Amino acid sequence: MYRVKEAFYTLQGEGAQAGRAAVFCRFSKCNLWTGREKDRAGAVCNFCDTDFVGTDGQNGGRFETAEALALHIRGLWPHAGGRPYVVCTGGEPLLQLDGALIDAFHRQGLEVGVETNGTLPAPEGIDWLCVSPKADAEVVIRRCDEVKLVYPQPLALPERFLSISAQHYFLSPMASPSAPASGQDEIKQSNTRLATDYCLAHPQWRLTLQMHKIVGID
Ligand SMILES: C[S@@+](CC[C@H](N)C(=O)[O-])C[C@H]1O[C@@H](n2cnc3c(N)ncnc32)[C@H](O)[C@@H]1O
Ligand SMILES: Nc1nc2[nH]cc(C(=O)O)c2c(=O)[nH]1
Ligand code: SF4
Ligand SMILES: [Mg+2]
Repeated sequence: MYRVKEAFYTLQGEGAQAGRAAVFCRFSKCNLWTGREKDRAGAVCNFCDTDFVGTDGQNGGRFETAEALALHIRGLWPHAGGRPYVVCTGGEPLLQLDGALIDAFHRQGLEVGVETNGTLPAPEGIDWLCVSPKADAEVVIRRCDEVKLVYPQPLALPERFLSISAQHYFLSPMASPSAPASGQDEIKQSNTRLATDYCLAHPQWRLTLQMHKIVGID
């Protein structure tokens, strides 16, 4: 059984694939926070900007089989052709994404991207793997396509994550969890400045912005 909070067609807003059309599949549940506000302060990850509780979002639900979920996601790709792309996120997608679902996505012609906190092993066959480390959680994935560190996080200096082998290393300015969907709040602005200064001083790191929030799409 796969539990999905919501699924929607949009543009990838972050990282090296930013600007690319994709169906986002947001899995329910995370291993670093319950998703309930009352638990946020005590959570391992306490800056999350996402609601991943339950299965009640747009196109969300419970799917008994990998085939059923893959068909559902493929049905949200609104074109006959192109190279359909699914981005598995959450919550923490690696609590649920398994080899059977990756195979089912591939049988539907979908390329498979994953956004993960990196604390759980990744199954084989993922086409694009993004690891976003959290300061107080051990990263077990040692190799991926991109590292995307939300910045700044106390005690998570970017240098610490260069031992993860990747093609790209990004800093993503931390947004306040309750910020409006569009525009930049003051906290975000000062975090963007901090991330910019870090990238200027350490050119191995590149700046990425949450483009979807600027544009005002999901
Ligand atoms: C909601 S998470 C879901 C996937 C996975 N659990 C993870 O943390 O990578 C998706 C992406 O949003 C980022 N993110 C979460 N809260 C954020 C915030 N307040 N500001 C900027 N990025 C944030 C995460 O670091 C991750 O890269
Ligand atoms: N457009 C868009 N791009 C994204 N990239 C990562 C997202 C996520 O929540 O995982 C996300 C998201 O929620 N929307
Ligand atoms: S950012 Fe990712 S790891 Fe952190 S609480 Fe949200 S879903 Fe979980
Ligand atoms: Mg998001």
